[in-house]
Amino acid sequence: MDLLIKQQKTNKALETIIKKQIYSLGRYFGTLNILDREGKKHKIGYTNGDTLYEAAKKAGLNSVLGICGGNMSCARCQVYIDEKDLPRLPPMSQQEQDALTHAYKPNPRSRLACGLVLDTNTNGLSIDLAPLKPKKIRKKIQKPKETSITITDSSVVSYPFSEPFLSLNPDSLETVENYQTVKIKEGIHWCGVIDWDLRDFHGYRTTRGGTYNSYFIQDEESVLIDTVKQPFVERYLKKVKSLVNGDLKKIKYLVCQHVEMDHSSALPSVMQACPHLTVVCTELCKQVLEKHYDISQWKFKIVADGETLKLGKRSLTFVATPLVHWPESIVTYMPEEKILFSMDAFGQHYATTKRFDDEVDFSIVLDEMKIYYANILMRLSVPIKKALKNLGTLDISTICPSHGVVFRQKENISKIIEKYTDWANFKKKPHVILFYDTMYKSTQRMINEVAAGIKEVSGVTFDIMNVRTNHITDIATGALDCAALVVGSPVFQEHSMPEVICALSYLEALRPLDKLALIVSSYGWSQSGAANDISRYLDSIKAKQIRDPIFSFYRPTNSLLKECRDAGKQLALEVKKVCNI
Ligand SMILES: Cc1cc2nc3c(=O)[nH]c(=O)nc-3n(C[C@H](O)[C@H](O)[C@H](O)COP(=O)(O)O)c2cc1C
Repeated sequence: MDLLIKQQKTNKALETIIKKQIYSLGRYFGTLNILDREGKKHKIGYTNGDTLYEAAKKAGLNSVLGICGGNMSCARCQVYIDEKDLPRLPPMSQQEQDALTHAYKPNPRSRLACGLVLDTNTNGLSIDLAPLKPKKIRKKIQKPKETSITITDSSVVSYPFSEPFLSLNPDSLETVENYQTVKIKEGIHWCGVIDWDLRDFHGYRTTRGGTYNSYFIQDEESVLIDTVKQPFVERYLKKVKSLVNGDLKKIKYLVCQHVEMDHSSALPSVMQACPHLTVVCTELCKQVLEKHYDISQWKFKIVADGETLKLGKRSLTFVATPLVHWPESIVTYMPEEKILFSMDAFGQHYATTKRFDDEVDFSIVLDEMKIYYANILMRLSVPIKKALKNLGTLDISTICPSHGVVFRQKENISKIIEKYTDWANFKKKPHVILFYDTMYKSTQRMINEVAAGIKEVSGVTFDIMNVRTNHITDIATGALDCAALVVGSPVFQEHSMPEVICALSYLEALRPLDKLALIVSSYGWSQSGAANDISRYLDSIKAKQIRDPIFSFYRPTNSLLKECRDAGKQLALEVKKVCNI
């Protein structure tokens, strides 16, 4: 025991000497004094430009880290800065301010570790980790009685669902697609499923259906990458079996890149059919899996960011891409074949019997990829930029996403990376999206006149969308890369029409940032009722209104319509300026 204590003291002394040497060599820019949630004090070093989050991660102070991977989203890395140190902090970005609004017990001394960039002024800061919200103790819920159904050659898979759900199982209908797998390269197959009926994906419209892609890699140690949505599990297992001559034991690993249920909900049934499988995932992914399924009987191999798994002739390297699309998301790279299994990145909801980019009309793929990006990933531009930077170092000849077609054409791969880069940077087109609601067409007439004004300026285009006949999916997709938004609503019970608010609330969540904007509104007796509502949302996405809202007292007069037309022209000219044309 004495020896152990002596050893620990020696280690401590050594650590102090090394740290002193590092500081003296100028490796660190400054130090910080951190008080953790257990009341323990830590002194850590940092380099210029690190965020507090990055500095804490490098110092192994994991209690600072949240669950979103340092992407200003979960607000669990909230810290309180000593009052006297507040004046020397760099200002908060809009994203940090937004994220702090859902932190636990924020106060005027609050910052997010992932938002606070350290520099000369921050040397010697005193920082306390903010408390985390206490966990609620949940009552144990009685599990539903399991129902078993038979799949092929008497393998039994249990579903924790009731009969009515099973009757909707698409696998009750045998189709030729049930067995179809597609060779990507020698020993690498697509074994996903096509969901022809998919028309709604958590609220956004998927008019072309979708696919849930899973991939099989045959090697000395064979692997499945991800699974599919639960109702398709029977079809999926048939496909997988067809790739291993019916012997599922030939597969050793199942890589789980992302827990969202469209990729993982078949996992419990797959693990029941193949209990020998080892699930390969990150520690965070395992924690998220545990929140969804009973994983107590599953075998795991936990991998870290950058770790490589040897399969035999080939290998897989895992790259963490937090918040593209969930905190635990990773992508997987196979250097020997230059394949990137890109998870949700570059995904498109597009049901087709074709599996490759060169077999379909590529403009449809780009359209669907834009819809997917706008409605799922637009808000996540910061982590997407980080991921693109990391992936930029890889030599890629094939991209296998988790939805839609596989990319194997060099020019298409360059194109989709270029598109993602433009979208993540909010590159703007000289295009205007006008959306509105109307009861008796006064607001509609105002919108049409604004559009007529835009039309007078060459090089600027527009789309007009009545919120009753156009889905929020299309408004968000248009908002992704347009330069300006025009919003119209009559005053209705002293407010904006609810469908307009619905579209604005969707945009507020997705955050198409820094647009030019114009509001038009017809009213009867409370002029600014609708415009005040609309302005609040536009301010929240940092839209810049080019002039005061245009109000029409009931039906618009000719002179008011002219004002609308002039405003449309003014807007189009400003659009040209921001687009540098
Ligand atoms: C159900 C209903 C509620 C209304 N509520 C208000 C109101 O609270 N304040 C107001 O200024 N005008 C109100 N109005 C009047 C309208 O805003 C006005 O008629 C306007 O011109 C309608 O524009 P639209 O033709 O684009 O629908 C209301 C009208 C209706 C039919």
